[in-house]
Amino acid sequence: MVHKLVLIRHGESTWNKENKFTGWTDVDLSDKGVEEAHDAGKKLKQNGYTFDIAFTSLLKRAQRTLNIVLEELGESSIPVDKEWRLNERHYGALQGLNKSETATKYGEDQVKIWRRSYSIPPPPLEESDERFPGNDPLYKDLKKDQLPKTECLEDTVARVLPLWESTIAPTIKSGKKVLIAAHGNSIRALIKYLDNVSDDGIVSMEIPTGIPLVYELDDELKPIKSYYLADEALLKAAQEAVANQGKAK
Ligand SMILES: O=C(O)[C@@H](CO)OP(=O)(O)O
Repeated sequence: MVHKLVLIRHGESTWNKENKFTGWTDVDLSDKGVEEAHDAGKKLKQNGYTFDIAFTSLLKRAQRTLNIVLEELGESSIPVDKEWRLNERHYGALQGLNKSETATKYGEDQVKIWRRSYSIPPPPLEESDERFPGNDPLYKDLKKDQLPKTECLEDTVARVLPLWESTIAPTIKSGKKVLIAAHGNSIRALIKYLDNVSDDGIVSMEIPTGIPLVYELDDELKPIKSYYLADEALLKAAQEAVANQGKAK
């Protein structure tokens, strides 16, 4: 049996629009992001996709994207599992800073390392910082060692995978059709695992906002193929735009 899994990064957020490092900051979608989510839902519907269950993060930009997509599909009542493990990668002390200004100050190479290297994290937060998730009641059930002060992609992989293994993979194997609405770097973490991408290879992988990514998986959940539901030129432009956010002006 071929299982179809769909991953979608949230539509453009207000901080994507302002080009700020976001991470666990709980910002909403921009008007364009809302539109992208409607378009994604319509695209999935036109292509005959239906879902039995959805997974998303604890952040409203992903939840809102998911709600809009499900609304377009007429599937607003399917179960939705909200999991902190699907949150965006925590951006540490960079959260709230403008990416381009940060590149002017520290250099584009340094910003590329902070954004895309597999194992070098951005500078960490102090526990007293209001941006530290330990100070947010939303994360009160997390254990102390689960509360990030910063994360590199390797850390994100380490917290996404237990959810994949314990819950998402068994759900797919049981024959359910799964939709995951998440974030650029939590999706990169899943792709790295699914496609067995090398630590160097993942550096150049960019995830566009609001474009469904379909994985066809075999019985062991090994990818047979994967593709975005978008025209190639549009996809390339959207991926380049994400890469360019780290350029100095
Ligand atoms: O700021 C962020 O949290 C992420 C996603 O928007 O950005 P980047 O693409 O720089 O990892």
